[in-house]
Amino acid sequence: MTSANDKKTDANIEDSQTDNQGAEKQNSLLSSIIERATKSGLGRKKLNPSAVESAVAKNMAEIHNNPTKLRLAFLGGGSFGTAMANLAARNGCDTTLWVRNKRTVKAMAKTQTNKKYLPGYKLDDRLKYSHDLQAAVKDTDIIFIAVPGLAFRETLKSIAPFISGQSIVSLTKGMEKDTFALMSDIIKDELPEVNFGVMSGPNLAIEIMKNMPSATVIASDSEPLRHAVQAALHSAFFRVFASDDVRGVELGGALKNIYAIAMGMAAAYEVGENTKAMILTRGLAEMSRFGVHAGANPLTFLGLSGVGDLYATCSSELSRNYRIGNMLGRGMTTDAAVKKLGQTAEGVNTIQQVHEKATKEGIYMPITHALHAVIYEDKAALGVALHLMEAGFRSDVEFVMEHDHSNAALTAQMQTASKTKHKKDENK
Ligand SMILES: NC(=O)C1=CN([C@@H]2O[C@H](COP(=O)(O)OP(=O)(O)OC[C@H]3O[C@@H](n4cnc5c(N)ncnc54)[C@H](O)[C@@H]3O)[C@@H](O)[C@H]2O)C=CC1
Ligand SMILES: O=C(CO)COP(=O)(O)O
Repeated sequence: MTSANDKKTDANIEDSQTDNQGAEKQNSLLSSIIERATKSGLGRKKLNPSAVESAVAKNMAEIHNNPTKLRLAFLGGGSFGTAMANLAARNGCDTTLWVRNKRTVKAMAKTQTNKKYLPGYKLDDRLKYSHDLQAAVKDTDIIFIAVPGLAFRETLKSIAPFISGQSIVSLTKGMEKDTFALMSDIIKDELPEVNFGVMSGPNLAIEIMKNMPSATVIASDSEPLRHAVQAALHSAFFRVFASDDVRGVELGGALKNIYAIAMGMAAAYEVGENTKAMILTRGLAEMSRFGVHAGANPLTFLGLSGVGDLYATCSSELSRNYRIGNMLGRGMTTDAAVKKLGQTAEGVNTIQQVHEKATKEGIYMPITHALHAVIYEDKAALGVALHLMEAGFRSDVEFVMEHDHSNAALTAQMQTASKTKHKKDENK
């Protein structure tokens, strides 16, 4: 049971944006679910997904009976587009999931499941399906896009003729090939008048389908859009936080895929916890260094879309990027690993884009360069990893202590000394 004091504490830790009527409803919703779960014994045992599901559905119906019904389209019938569309439909929003393949649409409507990407998970029966793009996006309030990064521009071009005031939210965590454009850049390019946002966070689709509590971040310059996305998707099991650092939130989602690949690879070598912690935190250092260079706020990387998503994808085999890294670590070629995965793993392309950008602009990204050497230069993973350990002295958190240039000078001296020693050893 939740006491009045507990409720007060809960309310105190809510951020100011959720400190409104909606937040109170959410709090009482959560309390009532916990109360019911405790009464029925669910609190002591493993959660029973169908009992939880019906509790959520009942309460969500209450919340969403009054506010204006949001009309939403989700483009992309992979695991994430489907999981998010399902959340919105379950929250009572008028939701259509657009999938490009007519046969898939028919099968989804008939079975109310996404057999290929989320097999075994029943979708909300209010969710609508369409393969007609115009019909799916016309007369909607928000269009969420969850196609792979490489298909994002063509998707925007296809919906451009049907845009008449809808907002766009990117769910994609990729980068365009060769242009280094993020999805928000592509939106600004293709649809400069449109109000937009990006959503990113530790959101493994299967866990969301299982009602495992999760949180995400909607970043936009538009406050009404941030609120609308919170209203559409926020629930007792899915919290939607807000940010105005579009660059930082979007880069967090795209860059963490690089380090998930590194971690999957490291796991193949059965590394210890110290090594994992080192990869995670040095990965975070690279992400924030790159982010600052691209105009992001470094503190954003401490949030859900930065360290949160980095942690989730670096510790789970549910992450496709992690799985790609693991297969590479076991000696598979990149082509074979990508084929075996059969789903989107944005990190493979992101490594190439970030490697090129960092090389061109002199940004220090040793883990990214090392992965590039393995994936695109055919170097052996173990040798590359060992070489990484030979890098010179660096500061820990750069935004606390400026990188000390005397370290750089000392490192150069040490490297010369080490090379001379190697040469001497070879000549012995
Ligand atoms: N799966 C997850 O847990 C999460 C994925 N994301 C991001 O969401 C984006 C989509 O990922 P997933 O749904 O997981 O991918 P997925 O591999 O499960 O599915 C991709 C979907 O996009 C469709 N597609 C591909 N090219 C297309 C095109 N040209 N036009 C229309 N549809 C096209 C495919 O048919 C498929 O339905 C990625 O950027 C990913 O990083 C973000 C958060 C979580
Ligand atoms: O971004 C994700 C979870 O937040 C999904 O990660 P993968 O694309 O590696 O599966």
